[in-house]
Amino acid sequence: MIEAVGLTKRYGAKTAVYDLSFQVRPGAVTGFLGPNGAGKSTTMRMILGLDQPTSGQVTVCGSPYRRLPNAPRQVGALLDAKAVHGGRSARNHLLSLAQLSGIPARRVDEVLGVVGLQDVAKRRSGGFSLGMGQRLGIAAALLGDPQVLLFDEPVNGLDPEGILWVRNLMKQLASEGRTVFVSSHLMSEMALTADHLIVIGRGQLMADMSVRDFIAHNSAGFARVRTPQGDPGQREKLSAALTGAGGQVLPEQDGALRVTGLALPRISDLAHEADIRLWELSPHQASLEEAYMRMTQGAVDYRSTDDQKAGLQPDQLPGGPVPLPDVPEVPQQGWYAPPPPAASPPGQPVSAATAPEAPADAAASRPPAATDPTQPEDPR
Ligand SMILES: Nc1ncnc2c1ncn2[C@@H]1O[C@H](COP(=O)(O)OP(=O)(O)OP(=O)(O)O)[C@@H](O)[C@H]1O
Repeated sequence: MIEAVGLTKRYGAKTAVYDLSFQVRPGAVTGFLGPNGAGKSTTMRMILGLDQPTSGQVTVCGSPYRRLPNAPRQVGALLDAKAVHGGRSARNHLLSLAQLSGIPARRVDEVLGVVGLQDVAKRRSGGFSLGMGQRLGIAAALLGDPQVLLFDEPVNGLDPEGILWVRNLMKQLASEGRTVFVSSHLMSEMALTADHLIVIGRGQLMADMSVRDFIAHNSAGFARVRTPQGDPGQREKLSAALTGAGGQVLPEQDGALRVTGLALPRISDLAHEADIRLWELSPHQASLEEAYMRMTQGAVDYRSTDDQKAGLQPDQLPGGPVPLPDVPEVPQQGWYAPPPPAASPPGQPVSAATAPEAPADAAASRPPAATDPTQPEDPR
């Protein structure tokens, strides 16, 4: 069990972690999520006694890490896979760690086998790929057969087979009754791996709940509805009818509307009553990734801006604009298959009266609409 109470860390004027309280329980994989700079690594370093809290405290198995008797046998961690003496072989690196903690040498060969590095055990770790380095870091974490394990971005650099292996390893460790605390940016991976989530933003707790509850609390189901492509008037008319009936309507990047607050049959009836043809009406549930993005969008420190390519656009270069090739119209073939919800984040409201508020900076981070090969018509 890991327990943080009022954990706060300041670096000069920067508050990296503020008043964080949570428990990480044994027998489950707990995912630790947050945007870049949210304070995940700082929190993990404080759990491991590598950083002193400015105030508050964090304990592992009831004691601060530094007061744990033979801590490496109780807690294993992968924080920075690159923090290895590159001139040493993988086996010698693990042997030196084992000797420091009174762990028998045969355990080194066991963990090398567990992480699949037995064939390269004698190679200098400085020549390892990112994925091999991650495996070596995981081997070091497993060395003392600890009850509590912390992994900071363990799948970073791993190939699909490696990601699957880490997923199964985390689950197995938890099923053995261990406490497994793992940070990741890969929401889809966390949805498959974690039982419980702790989400932080700008150093503060945003959610502490099961994955299932997280999705249910943060992502209402919604409908996607699409009117004929070449007739924006129909779309506006439908939007007004749905809003008038109490629905919330947001336009999506591909021209469809995202509707919440109305059941699908009601949307269909309203469209029929307004004499509007529909090309799509489909139910959706937001993914963990979308629920997470929705929750943390106000706590993101680093946002990209559109690349203006100043001075590089064809009409800014000598010779003038390059004409676009003609694209023939493609008639609709059967039923339109929508992209998954994650591919189409909510956009700006149709009008101020029809949609909930969007953060002022949301538009700045939105990429320009991509060409959708599934579009039935091309407006060009
Ligand atoms: N030693 C330090 N000195 C000053 N500021 C620091 C220090 N360590 C972290 N910070 C700042 O504290 C904040 C939290 O950083 P931290 O590395 O914990 O975030 P993170 O959630 O792990 O980010 P990422 O997902 O990018 O790894 C950041 O603004 C970071 O710049």
